[in-house]
Amino acid sequence: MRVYGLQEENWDQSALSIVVVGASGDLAKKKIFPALFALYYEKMLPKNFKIYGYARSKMGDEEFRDLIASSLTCRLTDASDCGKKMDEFLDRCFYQAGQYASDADFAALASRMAEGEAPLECADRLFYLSIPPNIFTAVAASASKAASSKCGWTRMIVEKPFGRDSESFCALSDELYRHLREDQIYRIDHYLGKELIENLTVLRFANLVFEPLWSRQYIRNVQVIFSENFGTEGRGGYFDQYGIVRDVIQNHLLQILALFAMEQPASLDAEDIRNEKVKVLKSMAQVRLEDVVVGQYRSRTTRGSTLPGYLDDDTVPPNSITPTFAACAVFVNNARWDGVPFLLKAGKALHSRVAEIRVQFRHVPGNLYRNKLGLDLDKATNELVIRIQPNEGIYLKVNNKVPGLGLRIDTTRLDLTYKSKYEATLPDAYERLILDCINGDRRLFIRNDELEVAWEKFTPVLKELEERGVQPELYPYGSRGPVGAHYLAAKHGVRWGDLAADDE
Ligand SMILES: NC(=O)C1=CN([C@@H]2O[C@H](COP(=O)(O)OP(=O)(O)OC[C@H]3O[C@@H](n4cnc5c(N)ncnc54)[C@H](OP(=O)(O)O)[C@@H]3O)[C@@H](O)[C@H]2O)C=CC1
Ligand SMILES: O=C1O[C@H](COP(=O)(O)O)[C@@H](O)[C@H](O)[C@H]1O
Repeated sequence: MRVYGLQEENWDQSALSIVVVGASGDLAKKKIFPALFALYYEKMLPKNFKIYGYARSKMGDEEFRDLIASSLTCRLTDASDCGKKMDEFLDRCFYQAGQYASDADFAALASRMAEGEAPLECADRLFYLSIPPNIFTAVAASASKAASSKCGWTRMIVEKPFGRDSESFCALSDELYRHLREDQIYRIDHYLGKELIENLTVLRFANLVFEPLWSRQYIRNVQVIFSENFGTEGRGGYFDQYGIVRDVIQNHLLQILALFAMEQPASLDAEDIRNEKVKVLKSMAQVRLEDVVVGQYRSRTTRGSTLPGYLDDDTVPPNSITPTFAACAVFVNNARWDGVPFLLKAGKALHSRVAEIRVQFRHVPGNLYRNKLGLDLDKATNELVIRIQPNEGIYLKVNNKVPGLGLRIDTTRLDLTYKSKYEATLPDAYERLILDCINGDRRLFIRNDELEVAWEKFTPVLKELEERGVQPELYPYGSRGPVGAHYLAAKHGVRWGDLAADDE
């Protein structure tokens, strides 16, 4: 495995062509090109790299460069040479218009790539499929047939959604396997590229203090929470076909759960880690309808301005009952986690933008300080919070004597806030994942069988929600979500940690 950026002596030996398919789209502009530029800036790309945008829209190289340039930023504040670096980067970007299902158009792209790769004959080729899912397989077919590398590797990063249920997932997967081998497919879940998620296994397995507590014996419940303070603005057409369970819970939050709950892998090898994730997902019970609450945001007028409801989005069908909020309780039926509720919650147009894991520990048995801790012991139990974003950090709520002559106890935090501890700017998830793909490191990409199990757990309840036409509970834009989520938590003896008065 070559490691670009880290072993500079390898830089001259091969060319790398990166093709962004769907280059005219939102994700490419917002995330992929900025990530590629950041990698270039940080000298993580090989010397002989070129980038090719591919989509149906007609434009020339210069127009394409202008399009990309508007979204490139200099992450580093002391980046005085950033403008120069941007120009150098843009000089390596080219655009090829073509149809997605056309072998001839991909062959034309391949000729262009060969020119860019010359005089080196051997080039690696990475295709990033940043396109709607209905054209994934057409692109995989044509690109692999007409534009694969002849003597280097060819890899494809495939974006979610990977189907919308078990059936469509299997069809997509079979179709991809007709054109690509598993080792060529990099299924991306960008949450796995986030700093705090990569740190989750370090926290668990490189510290003695956490792992012994990591089980039903000490943990009362685990909460994985995702909230956004904006609606589907601009993505309503896509979103309405999927809804929040498929968009966020079945993939991002379930992946976090798997990393959180898995057993220690035999090594840091990608297959060992993914084997453990699959095992824990297999131990999970199917999600039950009675353990799910769904909601949809409605408009809200505040201080004279109106925030639009989900149904006000022109791209959303009138009367849609697609959930923009969902909470569910899931259970991992193995020796470590038997009976511990894992609560997953995700919503759009809520009061804040946060993603975090909350681990609520059990009460201290026979607590000597019980009468000093107030009537509500739940509030005084230890809670470990892994804040994925924003303001990344880890903190542990502990009970502590308030300094002074009396004996007063309060709950305070052992706090590792990244921005106070580390100077470095955190890399964007897409930077890490694209670099890993170039390096052939598959640890943070999802294996086919992980998805197969993930869909098995969610497909029946998704079907039930749809077949019964379950009406989502309406919640106002910018609120804390439907009340039903509190009832669901209470049913499992849980209180949402993010909604506690002392935990803004
Ligand atoms: N945007 C985001 O924040 C996120 C997106 N994703 C996933 O990434 C992928 C790309 O997302 P995004 O950039 O938002 O998608 P877009 O809708 O912007 O589509 C990307 C490009 O694909 C082409 N395209 C769009 N619709 C069709 C169609 N029906 N048939 C053929 N071509 C079409 C267009 O290019 P042209 O017309 O020039 O060919 C478009 O510029 C999707 O799979 C999405 O689910 C995942 C996470 C977040
Ligand atoms: O995959 C998706 O993620 C984004 C949220 O990503 P983040 O990195 O900004 O937290 C979400 O808005 C989108 O609906 C979903 O498709």
